[in-house]
Amino acid sequence: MKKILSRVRRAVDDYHMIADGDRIAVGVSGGKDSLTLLCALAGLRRFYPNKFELAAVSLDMGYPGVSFDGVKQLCESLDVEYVVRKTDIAEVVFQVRQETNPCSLCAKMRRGGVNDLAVELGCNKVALGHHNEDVLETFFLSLFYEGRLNCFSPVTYLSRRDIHVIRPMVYVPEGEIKGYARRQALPIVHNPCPMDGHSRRQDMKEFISQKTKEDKFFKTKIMHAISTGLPSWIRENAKNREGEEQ
Ligand SMILES: Nc1ncnc2c1ncn2[C@@H]1O[C@H](COP(=O)(O)OP(=O)(O)OP(=O)(O)O)[C@@H](O)[C@H]1O
Repeated sequence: MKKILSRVRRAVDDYHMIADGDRIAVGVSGGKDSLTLLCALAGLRRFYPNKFELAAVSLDMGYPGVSFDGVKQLCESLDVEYVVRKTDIAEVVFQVRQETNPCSLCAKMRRGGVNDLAVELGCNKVALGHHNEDVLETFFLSLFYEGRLNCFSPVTYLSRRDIHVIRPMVYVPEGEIKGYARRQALPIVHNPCPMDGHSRRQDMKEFISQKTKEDKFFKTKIMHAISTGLPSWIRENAKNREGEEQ
């Protein structure tokens, strides 16, 4: 956790993610990324100069047989308030709307649900578990499929709900998260999503992995391009920037 924590702290500092008195809702899907984020922020809370509170929120997507009991126990051991909300997102996406691109609607509904829950719990920030490879994959998805230089930002202000979305793990490589989740035996919630592993994102994962085999500095170079080239990632600009997401 030391390595992950130091990368999280660097991102939090670089992008002024946490201010004194913040109350932060961590979006916990039950996957390795958001569980690791929860542990990292609970660790940071102990020594970070700006004092902040944490809550954890999970949206139950409505798949049968999914249990968040292990996450509940983890939250108790970390002394973090935890709320699970039942939703019918899976049914809406796959049965009612029969979406051809279900991932985009699903992500939109999840983001909206997590943000609403955060506001209900009196939080002024929402933390999401996007890691370094998520940044790169999203960048290439935009480039290859939309013809745009774009990626989510480390910090986004949602004016409609008056909350900030922060992504403290943007510097953390997925491999470190996998290792941590395995060593700590984090209570991973099985994701029964039928799209898992079949999305365009998976293609980008494979593309990046191939490029990294050819050039071990590939990811570093692309991260450099993102953090010095995309307006919302340039640190001086990022400080007080206002963005808009769903
Ligand atoms: N059902 C959910 N409830 C609460 N937060 C969620 C939920 N789904 C996603 N999130 C939040 O949004 C982030 C990005 O979602 P995404 O589906 O890309 O997750 P992921 O990359 O598979 O990460 P994880 O390993 O945490 O599932 C997650 O890391 C988490 O913080």
